[in-house]
Amino acid sequence: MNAIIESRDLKLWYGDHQVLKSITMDIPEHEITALIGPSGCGKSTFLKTLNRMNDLVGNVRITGEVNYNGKNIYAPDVDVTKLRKDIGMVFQKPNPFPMSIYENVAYGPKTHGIRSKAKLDEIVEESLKASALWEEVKDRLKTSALGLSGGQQQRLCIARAISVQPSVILMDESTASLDPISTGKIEDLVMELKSQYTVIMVTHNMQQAVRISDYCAFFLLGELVEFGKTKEMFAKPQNKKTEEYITGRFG
Ligand SMILES: Nc1ncnc2c1ncn2[C@@H]1O[C@H](COP(=O)(O)OP(=O)(O)OP(=O)(O)O)[C@@H](O)[C@H]1O
Repeated sequence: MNAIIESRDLKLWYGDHQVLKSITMDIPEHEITALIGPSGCGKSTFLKTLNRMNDLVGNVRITGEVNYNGKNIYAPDVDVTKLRKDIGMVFQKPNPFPMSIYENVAYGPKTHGIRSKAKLDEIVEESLKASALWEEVKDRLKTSALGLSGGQQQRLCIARAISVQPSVILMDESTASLDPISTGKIEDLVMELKSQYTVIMVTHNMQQAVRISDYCAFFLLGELVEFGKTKEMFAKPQNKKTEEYITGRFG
């Protein structure tokens, strides 16, 4: 296993409240890693530490390291804009910008300096194809993204993440607000994406974790209780608490 991200003794406090307790974990490259655990155990917080989204929250203290391609992302010289380009994020609720479908996807590349119309057209088409949305929207690229269905909007948000050529995509319960058909489409899409990207996803849905993840991390009260291959963890959990959680006995 080649680790693209390594967290080392990572601890995080919101004020006096310690939410992550010494998380040490290697995230394998080109695999799907699911973060599971009961509500409030720190999954989203951990996910956000991986591209420094917690910098945007006041009153946060972080110790330890998160190494991305071998370099600590919390080092003082890190360019956070570049980091968030490399490690993109898709949120729980689809959050397209109130602009056209085309502009939603072109926005990131433009921000990173691409001006050529032909190049932008190409990126928009490729990103929408990669997010399995192109066929549905190719004739209405100039219409508002807000006119798309929730599932389409979420695939647009994935296209937006892909448009800046990240290496890692963080997904925070990105199918939680979708119907089963849209959820299935996103799951298929995520499985296709892993040939090119590393995906780390928070999910409350155990079936989803089993269906699509290669590795699984079980969090409880801010601790990483168990981490391993999903098939092995679900077939033979090493920890009693993991077993209780995945068999639905708590959480
Ligand atoms: N911005 C914040 N300020 C203060 N406390 C926060 C903040 N964000 C999260 N917390 C607290 O940190 C703890 C962990 O929250 P987090 O959202 O990481 O958990 P989670 O496992 O992702 O939960 P869920 O599955 O419900 O989304 C909770 O007690 C939460 O109240």
